[in-house]
Amino acid sequence: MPSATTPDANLPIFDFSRFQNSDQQERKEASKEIVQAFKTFGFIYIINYGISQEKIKDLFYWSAKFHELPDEVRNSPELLRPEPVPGATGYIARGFSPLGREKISQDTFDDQSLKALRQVQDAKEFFDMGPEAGVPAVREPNRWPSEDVLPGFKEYFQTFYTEGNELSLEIQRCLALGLDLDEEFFTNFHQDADNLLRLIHYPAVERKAIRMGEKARIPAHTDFGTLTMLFQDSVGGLEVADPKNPQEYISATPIEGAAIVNIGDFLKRWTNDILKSNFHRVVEPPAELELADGNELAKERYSIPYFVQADRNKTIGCITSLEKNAEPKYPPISAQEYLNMRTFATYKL
Ligand SMILES: O=C(O)CCC(=O)C(=O)O
Ligand SMILES: [Fe+2]
Repeated sequence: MPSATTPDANLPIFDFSRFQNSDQQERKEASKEIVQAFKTFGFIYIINYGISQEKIKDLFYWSAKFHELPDEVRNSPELLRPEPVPGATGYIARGFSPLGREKISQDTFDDQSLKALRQVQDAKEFFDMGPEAGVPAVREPNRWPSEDVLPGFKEYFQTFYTEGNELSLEIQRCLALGLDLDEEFFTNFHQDADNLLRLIHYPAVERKAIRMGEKARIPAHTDFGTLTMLFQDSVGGLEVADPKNPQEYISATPIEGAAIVNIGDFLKRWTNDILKSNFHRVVEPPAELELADGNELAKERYSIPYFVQADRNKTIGCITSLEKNAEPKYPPISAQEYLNMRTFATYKL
């Protein structure tokens, strides 16, 4: 499969097996093309990325199973995500966040502006999980549903979490090769697998409420980690800012067998703004799929982002070797400091 923008997709699609299963020259070429697409769009689709479509189907099966649990179970103290503790220096997401709990914000950190943003609820609910073991300082226990409630859920996600992490390391190797860095350059900063796997459910919602700006699925934002791998169902609604005209958005249509990969702000900063973290949002699904039967409710939607994050205790400085005579655009920062700054703005009440 050639790496190119195809007529049915507005973003480039790459066959990732060209990087994973080829000789060195093909690997290098694929990585260069992928890096070029990330410089332009910040978003790509990948196919043949080494996780079977069966497993991806199971991913959505388990997410639906979780969100079909009665509210009193999802909101029980064992599953509900704890509130941020005032004055805490770190906050790690685990467990269930009901509708309206998170408000995506962009470059807004003061209390008053954050309060104003919160007038429009993000109509999504989600379940977060992270690694099971590792550096104690940055670990929060996962808040698994018990085996009585959802037998097999925990086991499935423990396995998927690891497979997702392995894929993320491969993507990091691809990026490093494409940028002419040592292949393990980025993976050396991602040894703790301190990622976040999120099962998002957007319940059916009145189309009018979204269109009138009374509710949002997810307003325009950039992701803030290293990179995100995103799996979505077939409903649609995800849009990415058009690099040629950033006020306009292009549809990141669901494509069978493809996952989306996008660059986060942390990696943008790290690469001295060479790799792009692009704005994206989730709007109502395309009308032609829905209004035919007079449906005024936007269909429910499931998506599963896997947010990849660097080891909290490691500090990154801008890589200036990617451009001739470049000066660092930002001072060095630790992953912990950076992620705290961003998560606190997102969850402030
Ligand atoms: O639901 C989606 O397709 C995108 C979700 C997203 O952008 C996010 O959670 O950061
Ligand atoms: Fe996002």
